Amino acid sequence: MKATHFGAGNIGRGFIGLLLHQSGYEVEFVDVNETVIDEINKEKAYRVILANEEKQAFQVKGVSGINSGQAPEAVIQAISTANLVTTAVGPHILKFVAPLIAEGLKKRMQANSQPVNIIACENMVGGSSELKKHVLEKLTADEAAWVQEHVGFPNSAVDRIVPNQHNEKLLDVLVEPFHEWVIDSTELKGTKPDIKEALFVENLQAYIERKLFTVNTGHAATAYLGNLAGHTTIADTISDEKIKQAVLGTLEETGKVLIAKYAFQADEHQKYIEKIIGRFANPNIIDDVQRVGRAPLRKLGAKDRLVAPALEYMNEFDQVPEHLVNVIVAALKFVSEEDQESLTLKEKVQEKGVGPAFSEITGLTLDHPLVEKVVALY
Ligand SMILES: NC(=O)c1ccc[n+]([C@@H]2O[C@H](COP(=O)([O-])OP(=O)(O)OC[C@H]3O[C@@H](n4cnc5c(N)ncnc54)[C@H](O)[C@@H]3O)[C@@H](O)[C@H]2O)c1
Ligand SMILES: O=P(O)(O)OC[C@@H](O)[C@@H](O)[C@H](O)[C@H](O)CO
Repeated sequence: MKATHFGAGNIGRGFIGLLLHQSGYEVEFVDVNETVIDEINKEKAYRVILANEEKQAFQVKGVSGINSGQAPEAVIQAISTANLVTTAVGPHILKFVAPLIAEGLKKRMQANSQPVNIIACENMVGGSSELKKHVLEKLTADEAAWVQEHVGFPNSAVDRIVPNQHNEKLLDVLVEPFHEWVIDSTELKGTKPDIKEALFVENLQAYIERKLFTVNTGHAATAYLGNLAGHTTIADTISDEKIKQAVLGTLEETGKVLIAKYAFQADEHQKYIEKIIGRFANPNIIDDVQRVGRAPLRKLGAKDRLVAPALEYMNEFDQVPEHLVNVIVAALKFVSEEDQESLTLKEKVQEKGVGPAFSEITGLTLDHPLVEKVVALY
């Protein structure tokens, strides 16, 4: 079995590549990073090391790489024969990988009628659906009809903290021990892919929202509040009791939304929150607030981890969620010289003022109560 995976970065190598290898797939990584692809083709293997006391290591063997910038034909060929296609490139990159995937499916249509599933493993609701939309835009009506019949785009939720890497060997990846990969079984085509430890569910929306609005909202809150307070890592920030209480307050607000929407048990959800706070505190991981806070324009989007639960909270409880507003304000103040989105955000706020900037980013009107509250606190 062969899997073609787009994005040989932290989660690509440290989670998806590992699980696919352990499930018997030969993994072919596609990336635009020449150094990483060259190293994959030279070493043909790498290690995933667990960030715990034991530092247990797993070998991922038999891997290969394709530089999509230099060898697009090889990517098209790979997709035409793959048994599974996955991505972990970042939500905004999906539209850039879609044209090659579309070309690969066109080639597949000529010679291979085996159904295939394409799974986007990104931190967003509906990642595979969005990728599908971009792919279909590149096809004629006949090609699109073939894809609708033979290609599944099941959405998924992936959870494993993989920080930026500082290992001796370029390809090695240090990852937290916890991991969860949940896949929407209702959108699969053909036989269910054999992926060890992946959970196939019919109610993915509940899983993805629980993950995004708890792990990622909590992570973003820790990063933005930590950054404002002068902390550099997530573990340091969460050991600051005042910030920990603010993060817990934020997760109480998103928890109320999730419990109301999906009827989760309140005590079970509380345990889920506590486990996540424990993951943030892992002393064996150095995770920069700069990584976790990256791309603040995306994270402030109306469907993302801060504004989406804030709006749902207001709809459900007719009140402004004070903790979420506080985190949104901290996000609006996030600046990192290495993060282009944060520099654009800074410029936007300076040029237009915080209200118009936030309104433009979220699509909310200037007189929306959330915008007014954010402006007042800012
Ligand atoms: N790191 C984590 O803890 C984590 C956990 C769960 C989900 N995610 C999600 O996984 C995705 C990737 O995150 P990451 O942390 O691995 O980031 P990363 O930057 O480490 O990896 C992204 C990779 O995609 C590659 N890439 C960029 N443009 C490309 C293109 N056009 N074609 C092919 N490859 C391209 C980059 O070169 C890089 O190697 C994001 O959506 C993120 O939200 C990350
Ligand atoms: O990847 P992002 O930028 O959407 O979010 C940053 C982190 O919160 C994220 O990468 C987490 O580490 C991950 O989602 C844990 O499963």
